[in-house]
Amino acid sequence: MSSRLLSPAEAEAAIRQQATQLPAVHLPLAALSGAVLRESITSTRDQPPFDRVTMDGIAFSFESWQGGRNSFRIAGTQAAGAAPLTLPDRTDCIEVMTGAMLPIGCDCVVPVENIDVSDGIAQLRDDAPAPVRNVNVHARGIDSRRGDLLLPSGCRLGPAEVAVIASNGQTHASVARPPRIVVISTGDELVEPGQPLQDWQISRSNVYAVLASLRQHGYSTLSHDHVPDDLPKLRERLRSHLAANDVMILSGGVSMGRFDYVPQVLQELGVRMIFHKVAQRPGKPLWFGVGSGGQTVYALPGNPVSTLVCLTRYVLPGLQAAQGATARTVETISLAQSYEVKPPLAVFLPVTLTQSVAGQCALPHPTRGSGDFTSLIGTVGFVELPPGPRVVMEDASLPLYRW
Ligand SMILES: Nc1nc2c(c(=O)[nH]1)N[C@H]1C(S)=C(S)[C@@H](COP(=O)(O)OP(=O)(O)OC[C@H]3O[C@@H](n4cnc5c(N)ncnc54)[C@H](O)[C@@H]3O)O[C@H]1N2
Ligand code: MOO
Ligand SMILES: [Mg+2]
Repeated sequence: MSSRLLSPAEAEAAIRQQATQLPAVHLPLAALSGAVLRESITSTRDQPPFDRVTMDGIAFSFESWQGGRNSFRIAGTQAAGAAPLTLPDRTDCIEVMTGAMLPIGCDCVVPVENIDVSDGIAQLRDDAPAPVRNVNVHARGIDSRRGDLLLPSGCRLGPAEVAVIASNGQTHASVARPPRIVVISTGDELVEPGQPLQDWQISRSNVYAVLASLRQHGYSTLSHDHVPDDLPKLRERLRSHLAANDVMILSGGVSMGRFDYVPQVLQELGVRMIFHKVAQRPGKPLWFGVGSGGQTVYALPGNPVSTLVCLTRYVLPGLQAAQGATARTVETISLAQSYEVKPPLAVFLPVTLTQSVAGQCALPHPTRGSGDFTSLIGTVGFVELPPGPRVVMEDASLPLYRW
């Protein structure tokens, strides 16, 4: 590898290319949220599958109303979930419920608020809007037709997509196996939150930030551990975590310190380094590799802002790639005020969102360095600024990465 550091785009491309594909599994509907589809879903029925009544009221023949009739004998009741009734006579109507099939012979539904009923006769109220043909009817097949492609392979399943699969009558779908992810903090200074702290110790916060992000993005097969800066312990614990997981996310121990053992241990354990260091701030010492069993290993710099930024910029897209997800277009935004980039590195600048005359834009919310994670509170994510020295003007369109 040349000595030139990769740019963030090059590092992301290397991760997408090298991230090992997870196998496909069949999961039940209730377990699909957040998974990536590995089959395409074709509609087995028209949607809606029948002319669906959309208001509780009465259904009748529009022509009959057009011919001057505004009161109808109620000939029956059409409930949701019942086979369709047939209008016996053009002078009749049928009481209908939302979700019912439109009775045969009817093409007009008037809501119950717009009628008066007495002695089994429904009278249209004078102050009600005039009926319209096919009004309050969700026509069969108008949303999609049988045989239509509803969801392509590679699509990420959120609530709407899961509803579409369920409404297609499927109990399961073929998706990428949810990755087993272990999150590991390293460092002798770290203490479990809630445990007594010496003045020189700090609470182990990165792991919980990483877990919160992963859960927010739909990952639930998660575990975590802490390993001190100790070579034999690192070897032993990382070996066992590699054997049990698809993805390993480490924080700390990847820079130039005497006790930054992580890259060395990973390579001893047969994890092939794809890159170490990216031309970015924060998070320059990011390390990425692939284990001999195909495990994807992200060793994130330990400073808390670096950990979260690298997780968002690289690990989340890498996890998506490993599941076979179609790459998303990155959201772009402009700045509320110009911003000076000093280092010859890409800069990840935390932002809040604000409204300007030109629309929504990003307000810089810089931290006091990559140890200052309290400054991230209230930010939506960060924008990526090109390497300096330069002034990035307000009108520049910048990629926005949300936490
Ligand atoms: N001589 C150099 N020193 C450093 C360089 C460099 O290029 N030359 N790079 C700096 C940069 S940039 C970063 S980022 C850090 C990366 O450090 P490590 O990945 O080796 O992480 P540690 O040394 O273990 O810790 C750094 C910092 O972060 C705190 N930390 C670590 N883990 C956690 C955690 N789970 N929760 C909360 N805080 C954590 C740790 O206490 C340290 O303060 O290296 C610079 N140095
Ligand atoms: O760039 Mo390092 O990520 O702390 O500042
Ligand atoms: Mg270090």
